[in-house]
Amino acid sequence: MPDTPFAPVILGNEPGSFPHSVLAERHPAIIRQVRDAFPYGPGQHEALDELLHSCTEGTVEPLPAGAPDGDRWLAWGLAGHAGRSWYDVPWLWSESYFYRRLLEAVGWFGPGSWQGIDPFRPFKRAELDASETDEELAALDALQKLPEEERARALLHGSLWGNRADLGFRLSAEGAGDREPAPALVADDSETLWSLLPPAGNGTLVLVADNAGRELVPDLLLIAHLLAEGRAARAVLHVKPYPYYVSDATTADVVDALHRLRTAPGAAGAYGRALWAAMADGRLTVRTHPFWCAPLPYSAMPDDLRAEFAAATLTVVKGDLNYRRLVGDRLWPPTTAFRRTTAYFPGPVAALRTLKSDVITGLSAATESALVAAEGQRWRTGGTHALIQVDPSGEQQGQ
Ligand SMILES: O=P(O)(O)OC[C@@]1(O)O[C@H](CO)[C@@H](O)[C@@H]1O
Repeated sequence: MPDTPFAPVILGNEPGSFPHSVLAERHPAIIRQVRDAFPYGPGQHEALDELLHSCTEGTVEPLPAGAPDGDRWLAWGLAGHAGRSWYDVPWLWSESYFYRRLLEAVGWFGPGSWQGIDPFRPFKRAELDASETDEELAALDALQKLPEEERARALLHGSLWGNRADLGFRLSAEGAGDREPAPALVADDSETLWSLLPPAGNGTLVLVADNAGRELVPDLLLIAHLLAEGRAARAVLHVKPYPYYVSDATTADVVDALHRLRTAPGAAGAYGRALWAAMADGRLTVRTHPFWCAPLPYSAMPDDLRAEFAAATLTVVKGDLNYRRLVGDRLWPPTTAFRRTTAYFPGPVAALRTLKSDVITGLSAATESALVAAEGQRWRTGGTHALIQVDPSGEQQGQ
């Protein structure tokens, strides 16, 4: 990520900034929570102590010799960052590497009996099993009486605001889950989004998921609706290859969410059964890719993903981190055109995101001034505002 004077890459080295607080406070809190949630042995405790020291006071260290993804991390910039403070390398890079090292500390990569044990699973499960999830699912019954367009809109907004369900965010934003969201979107290209997914279309929707539980459930409901109404003939759901940013969805989380839906009463159960059938006949596919946990912007995506997005009717990327990677993790002037930052993307792309970090593009000058007048800069990170932005054009000539 080379720096440009126009939009500097975000680092975590400015005390008082949001990125700094994530490195200095959120990461240690995550280590504490994971440590408390499992009966780990002395080797894991020692590795967690070492990680805590390294990420707060030490430097980025290389991966152990023989790490299965060692070459991949070298290609992703590890050699250039090793030996430097975690605060002085791009923030996106530090965060991704933190989750990679945390999984290693608890034995996720094996070999051994802790291989594949998700350290965030208790938190994700608790959310999926919460009574709030029952209430959200019960609300689907009333939706069935509405005309299709209204149902589609409600489910799109359910998926969008589901992005507030981010467990990592709640760790460092006290009371964030209870704060009322601001209803008006700071940018709303939903008409363009619907024009790309007309009823009786024959397209492929790709949805790049973000969080499990109370975000993934409404994502799945949206997919179920689009398939049932013929707005998409096929859907591909991309999830993370390993646990990441606390609540990011993996295939195991998709299975949990589908079980939860299928066994729910009323309309939710019907959606669940329809999704189950769509998995069986191939209209809904779950995929993953190592690049989803890469510390890089999407402009650096590999050719196989590029080809998949080029062939899709629409790719929807969910959440704050995906937004940062889509537009580049930079301090853009907020009125920078969204399409300017996504011109490299190989097909039509939409971002559904609640605002939980400093990165923002595509605001009108009037919207930016109104937000600043009301909240200073808090609107960028508070998780109470949301946007739907669409670039329908696909890769532009000369990019
Ligand atoms: O991608 P999500 O789940 O919407 O949000 C991820 C997040 O909580 O984590 C990052 C900071 O650690 C920020 O991008 C954001 O605050």
